[in-house]
Amino acid sequence: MKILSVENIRDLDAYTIEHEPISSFDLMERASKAFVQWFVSKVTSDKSILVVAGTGNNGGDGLAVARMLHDKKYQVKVVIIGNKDSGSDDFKTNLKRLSTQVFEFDSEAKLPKADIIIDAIFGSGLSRPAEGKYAILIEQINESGAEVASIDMPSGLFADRTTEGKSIVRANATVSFQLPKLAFMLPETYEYVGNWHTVDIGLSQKFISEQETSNYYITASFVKSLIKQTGKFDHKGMNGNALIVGGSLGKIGAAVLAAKAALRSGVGLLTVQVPRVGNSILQVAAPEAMTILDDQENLISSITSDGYNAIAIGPGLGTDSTTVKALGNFLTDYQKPLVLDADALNILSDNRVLMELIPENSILTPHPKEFKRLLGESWQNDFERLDKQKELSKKLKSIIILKGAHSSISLPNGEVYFNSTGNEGMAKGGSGDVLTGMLVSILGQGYSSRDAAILGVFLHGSAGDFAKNQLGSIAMKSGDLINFIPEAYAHIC
Ligand SMILES: NC(=O)C1=CN([C@@H]2O[C@H](COP(=O)(O)OP(=O)(O)OC[C@H]3O[C@@H](n4cnc5c(N)ncnc54)[C@H](OP(=O)(O)O)[C@@H]3O)[C@@H](O)[C@H]2O)[C@@H](O)CC1
Ligand SMILES: Nc1ncnc2c1ncn2[C@@H]1O[C@H](COP(=O)(O)OP(=O)(O)O)[C@@H](O)[C@H]1O
Ligand SMILES: [K+]
Repeated sequence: MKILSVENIRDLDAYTIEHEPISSFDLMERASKAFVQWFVSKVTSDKSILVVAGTGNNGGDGLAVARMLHDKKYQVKVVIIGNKDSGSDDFKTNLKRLSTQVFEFDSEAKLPKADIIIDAIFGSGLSRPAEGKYAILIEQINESGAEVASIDMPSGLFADRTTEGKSIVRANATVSFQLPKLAFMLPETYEYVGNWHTVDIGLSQKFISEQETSNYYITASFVKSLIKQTGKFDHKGMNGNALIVGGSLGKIGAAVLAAKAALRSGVGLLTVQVPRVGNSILQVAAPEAMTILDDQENLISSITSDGYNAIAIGPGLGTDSTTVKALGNFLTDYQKPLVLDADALNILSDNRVLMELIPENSILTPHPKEFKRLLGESWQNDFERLDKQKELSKKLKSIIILKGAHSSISLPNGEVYFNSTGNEGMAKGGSGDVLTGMLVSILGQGYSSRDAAILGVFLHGSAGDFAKNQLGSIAMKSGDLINFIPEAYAHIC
């Protein structure tokens, strides 16, 4: 699913009106109806509702929503901010059609009390940070104690660039029209956007397909289209031969988690290279995997490279100087795409000359702290972080998976894919090791690095969602993700 800029969204709106064709008023009706359909599925009609509307088209949506909820017997009050006479045409038409009580915002008075506030002050037309009476109103909404549902955008938040200042509605939920906005993908906006949803309002698919963008939101149907079909006469040689290099004294578990996840993700043969101390642990925990033992008892001192379709290095690896040397020697000779995670990334950050040896099309999987180390600098805000991620991907000619909620997958060509699966129950030690195992397994099966990254990240999050469903986000642990990989595959296939 494409993530479009505000400018593109405006053009999409205009194109749909001209080519469907549909009047702008009827399109607003359709959008408002879609919001109301979502709203009534969440909120019962005994709740009191306050719609807070600006005078642009977002406000117009708010007024139409107020009318529709009133017709459905909800108790609705409306507060308007701004000059009604200079409102948009569709705002004015909707105001005429409204039969509920309408108040004008008075910054000296308190907002009428309500269980739920519907925020329709600004949407994608926000042109500058909210100030003055708008800031006062937004503060009153945030301090009202009511639950807040925003139409299209939390008012005061820019959709596709960073918002200076803090006069932004803090919504519990945001219902966005047709496509998600870039701001929804970034952690610093979560406190404003809350849980977001998109509703289909029939905007032109033709226009959307013709728009250029570098940002995408991963959908299940897209992931499904990437999955290769399996065949009756497949043999294990066709499903790849992968190697995981990792583990050190006290961190063999990381290699075990990666190995088990790899085995559940379809690879034909799996070998794990561990220090000697890890041998029995691995052979017992994952008997389907073969082990190669390092000369050293407690750490990795050399990395083998012969005959594998895909190699992952990092889980539990440690950063001992002997291991640093081993990684350096390995990278000097090896040229196929790698999966690099955890301590492999930390070693690269501390020994920056090695970064030039990363093979093209490798997949690097930093969490935000590892990413900061890898980058060697910080960022002012999440939009800048995203730009820096894109730049680093281009520079390294590799894929970077910046992990978190909506993990972002940046490609060397500048495209970024944001993940749509996963949940806070995955924020536990070892979840990243599971992802690394899945990635090397998928890469080993002959998928391109791009497809392996998208498939792996999506299925990993999906396994997390099944785990949360069954176990709850508190009790689930990273090892549980592995048990739900089959459900993640079954769901998509
Ligand atoms: N996209 C679609 O397909 C569809 C879109 N629809 C809806 O339209 C919404 C976009 O509507 P919109 O373009 O009228 O802009 P909106 O967000 O109402 O605000 C603009 C007004 O606010 C003003 N203003 C801005 N910043 C300000 C500030 N800081 N402080 C004070 N004023 C400020 C600005 O004034 P100006 O910048 O001109 O000075 C202007 O008057 C969209 O989010 C969705 O809800 C659906 O109905 C149908 C399908
Ligand atoms: N709040 C969240 N929502 C969705 N996914 C999450 C969330 N928190 C963590 N994850 C996922 O869990 C994994 C954590 O990886 P990482 O931090 O490397 O863990 P570890 O190093 O302990 O293995 C990542 O894939 C990340 O995307
Ligand atoms: K809004």
